[in-house]
Amino acid sequence: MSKADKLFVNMCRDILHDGFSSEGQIVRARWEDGTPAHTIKKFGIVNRYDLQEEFPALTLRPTAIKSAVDEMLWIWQKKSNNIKDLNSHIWDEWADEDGSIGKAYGYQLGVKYKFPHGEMDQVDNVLWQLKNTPYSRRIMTNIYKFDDLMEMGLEPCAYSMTFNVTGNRLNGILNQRSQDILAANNWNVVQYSVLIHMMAQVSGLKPGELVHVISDAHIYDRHVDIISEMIERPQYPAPKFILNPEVKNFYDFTTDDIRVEDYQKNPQIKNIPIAV
Ligand SMILES: Nc1nc(=O)c2c([nH]1)NC[C@@H]1CN(c3ccc(C(=O)N[C@@H](CCC(=O)O)C(=O)O)cc3)CN21
Ligand SMILES: O=c1ccn([C@H]2C[C@H](O)[C@@H](COP(=O)(O)O)O2)c(=O)[nH]1
Repeated sequence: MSKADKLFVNMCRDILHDGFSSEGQIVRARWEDGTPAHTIKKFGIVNRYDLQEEFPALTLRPTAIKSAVDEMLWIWQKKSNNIKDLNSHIWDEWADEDGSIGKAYGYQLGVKYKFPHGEMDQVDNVLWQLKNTPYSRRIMTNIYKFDDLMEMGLEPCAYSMTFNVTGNRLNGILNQRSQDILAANNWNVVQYSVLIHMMAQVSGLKPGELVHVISDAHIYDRHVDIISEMIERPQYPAPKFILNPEVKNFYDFTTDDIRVEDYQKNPQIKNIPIAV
């Protein structure tokens, strides 16, 4: 059975039974009809996924793996902040009339900085270090740029990756300040698992562990019944994940280079409301 499912179920039970409700507090997020989007939350959840053991896609409901990877590549490879470069519509509500989400995500990863080994952006710095100084303890990215927060459509939620090589394994810690458990938990886990697979492959390493550190892990009020039903569903073994072994340059990967086989899963839950 998928370990990712077990982890998800335990995390949701913990939030639902032992979490803190925001009812009575003033909250920022709203439902489409203007109602405040309240949550039940737990602070400081840490989930570990061993990518050698399985590909951590949920089987409780299908994760749109290709769409998730498309968004990850939009940020990490295209370094774009414009929804015109994205194949899904998940960011539409946060974009301006030109399609821009402001100085967030991909924009920040494209900003160049001076390093001892030259002037380059944060992604190229990670790639350079994984090739040249793989055992460095300084291989990280951070897009929570205070100078630019005022010009972002939404402040970055998944804001920092720390890469660390142990033996020939590439591990990563994803730091996330805020997580919508139903809409995006497995979405983000799958994205950063694939990122580790890709970074490892182009650096001559094997994928190791993804450690997901979530500060505010919340279930929105309109998601409680959906989650309660979802966590009682049957669980299946995790699917197989295959990355095209021919690709040796991170910038050459496309969503066609990923293949997911034997993805046994429960039916999709349609029209999940998203708090804006
Ligand atoms: N409240 C909230 N939750 C989020 O997860 C979220 C935001 N806001 N704001 C910005 C981005 C947009 N994200 C989103 C938005 C929608 C889906 C969504 O509708 N997912 C569908 C599948 C979409 C597809 O197939 O392309 C799902 O069933 O999970 C996922 C992530 C993640 N982020
Ligand atoms: O990759 C993402 C992007 C966004 N989210 C969620 C987390 C929150 O529910 C909202 C953002 O609202 P804030 O008030 O700015 O925290 O979006 C996510 O889970 N994953």
